[in-house]
Amino acid sequence: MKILVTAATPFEIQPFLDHLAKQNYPDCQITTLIGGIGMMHTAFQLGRQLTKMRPDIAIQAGIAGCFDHSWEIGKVVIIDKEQVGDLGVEDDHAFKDLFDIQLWQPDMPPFTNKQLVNPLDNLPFIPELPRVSGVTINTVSGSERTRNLLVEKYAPEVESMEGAAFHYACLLEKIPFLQFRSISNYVEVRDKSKWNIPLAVRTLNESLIKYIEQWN
Ligand SMILES: O=C(O)c1cccc(C(=O)CC[C@H]2O[C@@H](n3cnc4c(=O)[nH]cnc43)[C@H](O)[C@@H]2O)c1
Repeated sequence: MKILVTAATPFEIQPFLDHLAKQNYPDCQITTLIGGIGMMHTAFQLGRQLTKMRPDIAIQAGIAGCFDHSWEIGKVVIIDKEQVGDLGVEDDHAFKDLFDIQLWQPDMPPFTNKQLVNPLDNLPFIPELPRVSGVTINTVSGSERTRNLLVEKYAPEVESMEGAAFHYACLLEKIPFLQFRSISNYVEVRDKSKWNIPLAVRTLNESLIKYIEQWN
C-alpha cells in the first residue's frame, strides 16, 4: 500500500514525521510531501508527486480556521467537500466567482454542483471524525466583510489555503484521498493571540497517527 501524506508546512506534521522515524510499517510505503502554503504551490507539488508515485491513497493534513465559535480549538475533522473561495472577479462591492460569470460550469469535471466532492471511495478505513465542508482561499480571511461574504456564498464550516487544490488534483487523477484539518483559530477579525497552533498540531497528528496505525 503506497500512501502519500502531504502538508503545507513541516511544522504541521512534525510529530507524525518523528513517529515515522521510530516506527516501521511493513505493509505501507509512506511518502511525505511538504507542498507549500496556498493553492498554487500545492497544485504544482502535488500534481508532480501524484504522477511520479501514483499512491493508493493521498492524505492532506493541516491546520485551519473555522466559522462556528461553538467548535473547540483543536477539533479535528475530515473535509468532504471543498469550494474555491477567491477565484473570480470583483464587481464593485460584489465578488463573483467563475461559476457566476459562466466561465466555469457547475458540473465541469472534477466539480459536482460547483463543489469538489470527496466520494470517500476505495479507502480501507474512514476515520470516525465529523465530515464538514471547506472553502479554500489564498489570503487568510481577517475581516467581518470577507467572513460574511464567504458564509453567505459558500456556507463553509472550515477555511484553509490548500484544500481545494488537493481535492482537485486527486479527483482528476482518480486517487482516493482524505483531508484532515484541525482547528487552530476562528475565522474572524485577525487576532493572532487567540490562535492555538500547538494544540491544533497535536490533535491533528494524534488523529493522523491513529489512522495510519489502523493499517498495521
Ligand atoms: O500571521 C502569522 O504570523 C502566521 C503564523 C503562522 C501561521 C500563519 C497562518 O496563516 C497559517 C496558514 C496555514 O494554516 C492554514 N490555516 C490556519 N488557519 C487558517 C485560516 O483561518 N484560514 C485559512 N487558512 C488557515 C492554511 O491552510 C495555511 O497552510 C500565520
